[in-house]
Amino acid sequence: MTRIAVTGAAGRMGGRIITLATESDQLHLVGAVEMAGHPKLGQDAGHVAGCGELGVAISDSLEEALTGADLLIDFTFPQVTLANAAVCARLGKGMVVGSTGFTPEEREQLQGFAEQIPVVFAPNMSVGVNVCFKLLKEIARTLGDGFDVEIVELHHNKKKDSPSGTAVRMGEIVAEALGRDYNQVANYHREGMCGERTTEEIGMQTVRGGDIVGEHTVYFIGMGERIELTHRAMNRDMFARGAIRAASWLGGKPAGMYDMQAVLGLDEG
Ligand SMILES: NC(=O)C1=CN([C@@H]2O[C@H](COP(=O)(O)OP(=O)(O)OC[C@H]3O[C@@H](n4cnc5c(N)ncnc54)[C@H](O)[C@@H]3O)[C@@H](O)[C@H]2O)C=CC1
Ligand SMILES: O=C(O)C1=N[C@H](C(=O)O)C[C@H](O)C1
Repeated sequence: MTRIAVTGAAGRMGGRIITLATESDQLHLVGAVEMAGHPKLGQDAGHVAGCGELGVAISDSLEEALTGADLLIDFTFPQVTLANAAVCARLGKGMVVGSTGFTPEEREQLQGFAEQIPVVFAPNMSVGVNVCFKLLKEIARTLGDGFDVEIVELHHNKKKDSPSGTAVRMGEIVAEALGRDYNQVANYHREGMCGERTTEEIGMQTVRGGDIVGEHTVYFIGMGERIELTHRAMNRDMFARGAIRAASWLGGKPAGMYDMQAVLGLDEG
């Protein structure tokens, strides 16, 4: 049994992780954290998540919530995650990190903490998206340079980071498979007389609105034909189940940075 604490306990993802963890026979919730001043502080995490009383009050103290926990599941925001990683590293607790929107410098900081503790870090914990990651590598390698690559993602109007962490990872995978530097070829903006499309660039388009959970399409556009690889999330449960699977998998692993490909065994072969 892996004992977990959850940060962002009153958030969209925190609530689903807490609810679905109660259905897991491998995880046990012992701590729940929200930001200082949050109106749900002191309330039962299960009540807030809508799954009934769990006997775990939401606290603003991560140290307190980690007492008796083996690891932390963190779906918050990069700066919060990094502050939490410092606490986890000091206390020797592992982490499952789903937060997105990290700058390259922030990613490096997280990598530094992963030298001290085991961390699963993935912008998308669904099985489907991770299979898409694997397929994308294969498609890009097989097609080579003759197809223009464009990525379009759609999310709800509360999302703070753009493009999504998943879209960025998709771009990175395709760029790497084609021998390109993602940071050089990603094109986030076209406006006015910006000229013809280059063959190298990977266009990234973002749509925000309503309650869209998350949709990603990668277009490989050739002459007279195109391939579209689309993943649509219907709700947040498969992200939460992925986080739960990652937490169960992480127990006993040595310090290091792991991704969902490793958790799901998709990095083999
Ligand atoms: N990796 C994946 O599979 C997925 C990742 N995400 C990412 O997870 C993150 C959270 O997404 P949502 O749950 O939709 O956002 P949200 O805004 O609903 O939840 C974030 C929660 O973190 C809390 N928070 C802020 N500061 C805190 C602190 N210092 N300590 C504890 N809690 C704090 C907020 O009060 C809020 O309740 C985003 O970065 C999003 O992109 C979302 C879905 C899937
Ligand atoms: O903020 C969200 O909601 C989501 N964020 C992740 C991302 O940025 O890729 C994953 C998912 O698409 C939902």
